[in-house]
Amino acid sequence: MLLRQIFHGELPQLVMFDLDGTLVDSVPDIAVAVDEMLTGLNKPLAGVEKTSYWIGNGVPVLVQRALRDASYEEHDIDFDSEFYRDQLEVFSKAYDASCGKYCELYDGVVDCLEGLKALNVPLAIITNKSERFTHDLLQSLNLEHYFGMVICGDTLKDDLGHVIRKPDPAALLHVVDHYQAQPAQVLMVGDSRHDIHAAKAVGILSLAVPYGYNHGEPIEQFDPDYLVPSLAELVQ
Ligand SMILES: O=C(O)COP(=O)(O)O
Ligand SMILES: [Mg+2]
Repeated sequence: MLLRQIFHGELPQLVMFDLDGTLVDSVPDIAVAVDEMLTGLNKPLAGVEKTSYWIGNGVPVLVQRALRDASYEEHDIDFDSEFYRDQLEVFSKAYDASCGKYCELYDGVVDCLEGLKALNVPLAIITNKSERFTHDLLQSLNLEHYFGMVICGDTLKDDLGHVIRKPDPAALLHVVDHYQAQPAQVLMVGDSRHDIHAAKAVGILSLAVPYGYNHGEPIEQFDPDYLVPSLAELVQ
């Protein structure tokens, strides 16, 4: 079993998963909401492919990227501008409606989670997705019960009140501390450079999947410790 090979015959103390692009092919739901926002602005639709390049840094940045692509000026899409905030809400309402509708779990995900559950390995999610959407998505896919902890892109804040998102490793450390695990005995599973960078920053082994969203670039370039075509391989 790959999981035991990684930890020299032992089981890890904790496995942390990214969500979008790792467990769930969520871009169809997100693209519908992006396109609804763009339609309201009389701009061309972005579609699934473009939207998939913009995913990875959370909804606020995704909306900013979509508006920038639609040729809006930087000052219009500043996080504090009224126009940007209005469009963020337009997107969010559209995504409230589409979230969980068209997305699918990737092959091997349920086998992997069931296998890890049978081994009693504690599992957590660390996603840059906002809380507003994450819990609905996990419930609609019947995934929530696998995870002891779910940290979203707006769950934690730093001392200055700024939200903590990957590649900042603080969310990973928060979960590791909660489980009183040793970083060297923990695995981070993800699809993007942000997952790999966050894990590497704190000495956590990383396992990547090649099928998700990494801003259109192959994840191999970011040097994950392991790469598997399907998560089922972890527990087979
Ligand atoms: O919402 C995003 O942009 C990315 O979410 P993820 O961290 O689960 O991949
Ligand atoms: Mg991801």
